[in-house]
Amino acid sequence: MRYMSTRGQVRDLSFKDAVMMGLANDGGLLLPKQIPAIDTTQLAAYQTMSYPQIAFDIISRFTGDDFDQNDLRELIERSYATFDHPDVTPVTKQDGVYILELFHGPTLAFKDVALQFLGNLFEYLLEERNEKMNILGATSGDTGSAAIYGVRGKDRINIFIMHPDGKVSPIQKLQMTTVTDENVFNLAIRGTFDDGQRIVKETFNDLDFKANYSLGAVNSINWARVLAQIVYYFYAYSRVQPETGCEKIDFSVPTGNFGDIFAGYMAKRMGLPVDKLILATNENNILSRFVLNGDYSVGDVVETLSPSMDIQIASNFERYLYYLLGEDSESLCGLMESFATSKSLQFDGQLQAKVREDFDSLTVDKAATVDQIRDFHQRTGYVLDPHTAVGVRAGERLSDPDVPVVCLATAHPAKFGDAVQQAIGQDPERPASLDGIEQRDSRCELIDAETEKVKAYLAQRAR
Ligand SMILES: Cc1ncc(COP(=O)(O)O)c(C=O)c1O
Ligand SMILES: N[C@@H](CCOP(=O)(O)O)C(=O)O
Repeated sequence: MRYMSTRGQVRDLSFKDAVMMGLANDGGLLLPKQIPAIDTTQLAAYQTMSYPQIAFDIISRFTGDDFDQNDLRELIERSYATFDHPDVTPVTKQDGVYILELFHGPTLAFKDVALQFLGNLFEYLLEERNEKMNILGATSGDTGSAAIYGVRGKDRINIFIMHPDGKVSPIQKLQMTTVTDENVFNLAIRGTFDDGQRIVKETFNDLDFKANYSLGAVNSINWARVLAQIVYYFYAYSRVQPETGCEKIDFSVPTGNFGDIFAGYMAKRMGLPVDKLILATNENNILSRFVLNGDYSVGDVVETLSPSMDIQIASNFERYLYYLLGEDSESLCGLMESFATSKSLQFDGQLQAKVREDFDSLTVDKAATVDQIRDFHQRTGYVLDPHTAVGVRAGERLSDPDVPVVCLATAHPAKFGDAVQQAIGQDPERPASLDGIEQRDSRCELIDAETEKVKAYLAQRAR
């Protein structure tokens, strides 16, 4: 298995090199050269396999022969042993919809699924290469803590995480800043998540800096993130399909940076019988406008009840665009250049029709999010977090009555107590991992959203 960049200048990487490179050195995003196919026999076999077994079967198809298979199996098992549910990502049925609970990891959001794995993978590769790494990441609230928990206390790694100051929930902030291990650095930036993501990309695109400080990426620009997220689409299908007897299934995905739903798109390309991928957004609905009208034009970031999705420029969109344009790097580079200056792309009817073969979409605003949490709670007794509520709203509105819909529950409601309180007048149940979090020591520094300042900060504290 070899990897190449969407922009065509990086062409022939091993899986291990792709993981270490993070952002491709030509500014693009890495993708496998071929997409492995999963046939119906294998799909049926998944029905009796555990989550780590399915994860191994899928991930090993992307790693190639130079990854010791026993080591990979052990690494995957260790990554999912930290989850507090025996099924890792259990599926529950509530009033006709299937909820895929992705929040049973250490930081209570779906990011743990990939970042427990990536943290162990980095450790393994750095040991093998006798190297060190400085991770630079941006978060709108969940990637940050999941990445920190994935690498805290690990030799050979320092991690620098930027979050938008004042724009993450109190629990999200505490989950990051109360990890005071020596290798963890939290930066509250005066700006938005998009500013943080821009700083990450600009820093990685300075190839001398990237090499000198051995930068590593934990955001979904890193292919390993997407890869680990593909697994739960297959897992959900293996649990839901036998119960319903339907061949095809819809997935509804609350979307911000387009990583999670892109993993679903890859699963579909691998052969998973997906009917529709429902892309659910909050008021930051650039992706929804793209799916429905071919309009990908950046607006101002709006603060919503689902802060982790308060994103305008979705980094994985480039990966999808590459496939939409028929795997043509030259056209893709043209579009990315034009987007860099105009902050807007418009797609014609033919391309729009192609998008609609895979995706449908709905924007769910604040009022609808609150209403969805309240109404769902009244119907089922189940408490949705505001991001999941956005996805469930879209899933209930857009899925075909004859097709089962799996809604991705991307965070535990306890991370967003205020929104839940507003909707149902009571606090969500608090998992034990949050006990006493407000009393723990914390560490965080405020910094301007300027690439050179962040680079200087990192350079002074780098491994
Ligand atoms: C809780 C939660 N739900 C949904 C999303 C959206 O996922 P993605 O960015 O992969 O589209 C995020 C982060 O982006 C998140 O943290
Ligand atoms: N919602 C994310 C945003 C970053 O997305 P990523 O998937 O690219 O890491 C977050 O919680 O930080």
